[in-house]
Amino acid sequence: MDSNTSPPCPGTITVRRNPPRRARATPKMTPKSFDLPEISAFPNDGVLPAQTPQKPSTSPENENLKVFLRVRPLSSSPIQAPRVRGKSAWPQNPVKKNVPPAGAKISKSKTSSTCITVNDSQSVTLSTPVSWHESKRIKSETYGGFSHVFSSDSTQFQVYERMVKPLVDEFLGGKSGMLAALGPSGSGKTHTVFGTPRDPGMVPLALRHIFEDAEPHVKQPSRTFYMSIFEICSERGKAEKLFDLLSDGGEISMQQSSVKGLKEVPISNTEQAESLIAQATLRRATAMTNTNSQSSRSQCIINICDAPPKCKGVVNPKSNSAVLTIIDLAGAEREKRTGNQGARLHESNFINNTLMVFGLCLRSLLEHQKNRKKPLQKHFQSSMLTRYLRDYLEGKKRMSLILTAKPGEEDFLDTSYLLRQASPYMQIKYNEVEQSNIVPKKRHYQGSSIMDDSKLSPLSENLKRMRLVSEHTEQNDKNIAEERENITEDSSALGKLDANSSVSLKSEFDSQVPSERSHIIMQNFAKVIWNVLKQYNSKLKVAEMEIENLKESIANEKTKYSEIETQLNEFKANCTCCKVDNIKSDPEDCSSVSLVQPHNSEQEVEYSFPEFLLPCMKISEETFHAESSFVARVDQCDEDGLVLSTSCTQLCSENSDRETFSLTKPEHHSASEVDDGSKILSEPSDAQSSSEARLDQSDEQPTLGTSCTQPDANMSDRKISTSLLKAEDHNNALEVEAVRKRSSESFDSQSLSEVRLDLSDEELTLGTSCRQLDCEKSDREISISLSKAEDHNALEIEAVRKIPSELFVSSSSTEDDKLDPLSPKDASSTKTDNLVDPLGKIGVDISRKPPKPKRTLMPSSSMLSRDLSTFDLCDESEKLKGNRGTRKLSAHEPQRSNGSISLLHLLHVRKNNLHR
Ligand SMILES: Nc1ncnc2c1ncn2[C@@H]1O[C@H](COP(=O)(O)OP(=O)(O)OP(=O)(O)O)[C@@H](O)[C@H]1O
Repeated sequence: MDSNTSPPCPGTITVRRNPPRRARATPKMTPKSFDLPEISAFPNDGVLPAQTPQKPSTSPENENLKVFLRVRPLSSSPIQAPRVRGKSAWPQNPVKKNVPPAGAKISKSKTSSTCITVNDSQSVTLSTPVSWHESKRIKSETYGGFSHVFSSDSTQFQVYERMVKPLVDEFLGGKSGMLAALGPSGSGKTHTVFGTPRDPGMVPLALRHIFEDAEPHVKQPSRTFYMSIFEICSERGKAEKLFDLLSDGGEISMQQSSVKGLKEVPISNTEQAESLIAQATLRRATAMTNTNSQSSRSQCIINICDAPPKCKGVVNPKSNSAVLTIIDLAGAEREKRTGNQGARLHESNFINNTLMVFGLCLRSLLEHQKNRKKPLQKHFQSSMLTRYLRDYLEGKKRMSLILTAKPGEEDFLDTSYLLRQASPYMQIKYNEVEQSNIVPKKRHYQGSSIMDDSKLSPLSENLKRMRLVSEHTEQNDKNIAEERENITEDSSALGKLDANSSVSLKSEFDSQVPSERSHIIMQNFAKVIWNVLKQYNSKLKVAEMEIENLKESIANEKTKYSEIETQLNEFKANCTCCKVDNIKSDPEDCSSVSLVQPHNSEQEVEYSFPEFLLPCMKISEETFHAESSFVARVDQCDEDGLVLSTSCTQLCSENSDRETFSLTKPEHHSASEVDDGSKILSEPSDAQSSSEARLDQSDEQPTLGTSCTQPDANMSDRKISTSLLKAEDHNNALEVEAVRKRSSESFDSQSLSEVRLDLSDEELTLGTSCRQLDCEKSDREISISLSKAEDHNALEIEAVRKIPSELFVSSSSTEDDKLDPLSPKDASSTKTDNLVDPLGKIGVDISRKPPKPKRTLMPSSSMLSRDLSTFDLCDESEKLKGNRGTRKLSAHEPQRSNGSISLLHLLHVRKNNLHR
C-alpha cells in the first residue's frame, strides 16, 4: 500500500469534504444529562404573598392540645361513702374527710382486677370486666396519643415535672397557660391538683417552682405574684354562684368573662402561698358521696398572676398579664353509682351539665378546626365556667388537660366514658393561639408586626396595583399607612417576644394573608365593575337624550316639510308667471284644449293650461296615494254652438302630465277632436290611468263619438272617450266627457275629475268638475258654474276636486265661502260685473239665476279659475268688447263662438270676484 501510493506533496493539503461520521453514542439517560439550568420559579413573592411553609406538627407553635392521663392507684380499702348524705355540702370537719360518719355502712369493693393497662407512655388499654365477658362485650379498648400517661405508681413530682413544669416555665416567660383536671368522681383530681401536705399537688409544686426558680435569678427582693382562688357551684341545684375562697366576703359576680369582686392575694413566698391554698381547700364545697368520701361539689379555679390586675378586684383572663390557671373540676357522677338524691342530685346534675358544656365547647372547637365551614358554636355561654374559660375553649390560649381515671373494674364505664369523650381533644390544634396576653389592637394584622419592610412591600405594592383600577386609591393608601403605623406600634410592643413566638406569629400571618388578599381582590373587582356599570348607565342616559332630540328634530323637520310643501303648492297655485304665449310656444309643456268652430269661420279657441296648473292638481305620489279620474264633458246646444268644457287633472304622476283636448266642430257637423297629448305615468310607477273624454252634441246630425282608450296594463291605462252630438243649429249639444282613471298599485286613493260642459242654443252651460275621490288625507272640492240666460246659453263649469288637506292647509272654509260664487245667491251678484252682453245670443245671462250648483266651490277651484284668468282670456274678452256689435272678426283674428265668448266673460268675472 505504501509503495503504490504516491507520497504526499508537502505543498498540498488534502481536504476531506465529507468526513466520515461516527455514530454518536446513545446518551445515557442519566440525571446528569438533563442538568439544565434551573429555571427560577415564578416570582410569587413579587406577586403573591409568601406562602405558609408547611411545618412539622411537632413544632411547638403547631402543637395540639396536651392531654395527660393519670391512673390513680387501686385503693386497697376503698371505703366508699355510705348512702347517708350530709345536710350541708360544706365539709364539717376537713380533718375527718375520709372518716365515714358514725353508723355508716362500710362496704368493701372487689379490687382484685383492673380495667386499665398502661401500654406505654402514651396509650392505655381498657379492658372490660370479667363479669361482662359472658353477657356483654368482650372487646377491649385502646386509647393512644396522650401527651403522657401516668401510671398508678407515678408520683406527684413526676406528674408535675412532666406536665406542669412546662406551663410554669411559660408562665414565668410571660405566657399564660391553663391546666384542667377532668375525670369521674373519686378519680384523684383534687389529689392531683392540691394533694396533701405530705404529698403536695400541682399547685403547691408550681408555687414552689415559681418562687424557687425566681429567687436564684433575682437576688434582690423576691418577685411578687398574685393568687386568686374561687369556685363555681350551684346553690341547691339552681343558679350558679361564684365564691371567693380567699376572702370571707363570699359571693362574687361575673360579667361576661370577667369576675368582679375577686380578691387577688399577693404572694411572695411559698409558705404564704401554701397557707392560702389550705385556706381555700377548707372553704371549698365538698360532700360525701358513694364514690368519694369528700367529693368536690364545685369547680375550683386557681389563678396565679405575675402582675396585679389593672382594675382592683377584677380578674380578667384577657388581661395582658400572664396567668397560670389550674382548675379542679368536679367529677362526673352517675346516679346509679353515686346514688345521689336531693341536693346531691342537684349538685350532680349541675356538675354533669357543666362538664357537658365544657366538653361541647372543646368538641365544637375540634369540628371547627377540621372543617372551617362549620361555625364555632357558642356553647361557652351556657355556663360560668366555660364563659370564664372562653379564650381557652376557643383555642385562643393554650391549655392542657389531665385526665384522672380509676383503674377498678367497677369503674370501667366511668373510665371508658372519660376516654371516649376526652381522647379526641388531643386533635385540637393551637395554630391561631395567642402567644401572649399582650393582644395587639388589630388582630388581623398583628402577625405583620414581625414582617420587615422588605416583606411588606410586595404586598403593599400588590394592593396598590390592584387599587389603581378603583377610584379609591387614596383612601386605600391611607389605610395602608395606618396599617403600617399599627404594625410599628405592635412591633415595639412585642419587642420582648422570643424567637419562637415571632415565628408562630409569622406563620399565623401567612395563613391569613391569602384570604385577606382574595378579599381585597374581590372587593376591588366589585368596585371596578360598579364603576363600569355607572359609566354605561351614564352613556345610556346620554344616548336616550340624543334619541329624544333626534325625534324632536325629525318632528320639526316633518312640520317644516309640510309647511314648505304647502307653501310650494300655494306658490304653484298662485303662480301667474306663465303666459299663454309661452305656453303656445311650447305646446309640449302644457295642456291645451282647442276648440275649433268651423261654423264661425274656423274660429278656434285654444285653451292652454300652463304647466303650473297641472302640478296644482297634482298630488304628490309619495305623500298622497290617489287615483285620479278625469271626466270632461262638453254639451252644446246651440246653432253655432260649440262649447268647450274641459277639465284637466293631473294626479298622482311623478312626471308632468299634460293633456290637450282639441275639439272642432266643422259647420253644421259636429267634430270632435280629442288630442291627448299627455303622457301619464312613468315606467317606474305602477300606476294605471284612465282618461275618457266624451263629446255629445244633440243634433239632427248623427252623433259623432270618439273614444280613445289607451289601456296599459302594466304602465298606465288611459281612456279617452269623446262624443259630439249636434241637434241642428239650435240644439247642439256637445258633450265632452273625459274620464280619466288612473290607478296605481302603490296609491291608495282614487281621484275623479269631471268636467262637464253643457251647451244648448238658448242656454250655454259650461261645467267643469274636478273631483278627487277617496283621498285619505282631505277632500277639496272646486265647483264652477256659469250660466247665461239671455242667449239661452248656459255655461256651467263645475269642478270638483278633492285634494288632501295637508297640502292645502291654508284653504280655510272662509275662503270657501268666498269662493262659492256659483251658489244662487252669489250668482246674482255676478250680474253687474264685467260680463258683457254678447248682443243677443251669445253672452252670459247673468240675470238669470244659474242652476243650483251641484258642488261647492273650493279654494282650489278658485285658484284654478284665477289661473285661468291668466290665459290671456281677458284679451279675448276685451277684443270682444271692442268688437261689440260686430259678430265677425278680422280674418287674422281667431273667431270665437258665442259660447266661447260667454265662457271667457264668465271666467273674467270669476277672476275679478276672486281678486276682490
Ligand atoms: N394518685 C393517688 N395516690 C394516692 N391516693 C389517691 C390518688 N388519687 C386519688 N387518691 C385518693 O383518692 C381519693 C379520692 O380522690 P379525690 O378526692 O382527689 O377524687 P376527685 O377526683 O377529686 O373526686 P371528686 O371529683 O368527687 O372530688 C382521695 O382520698 C385521694 O387521697
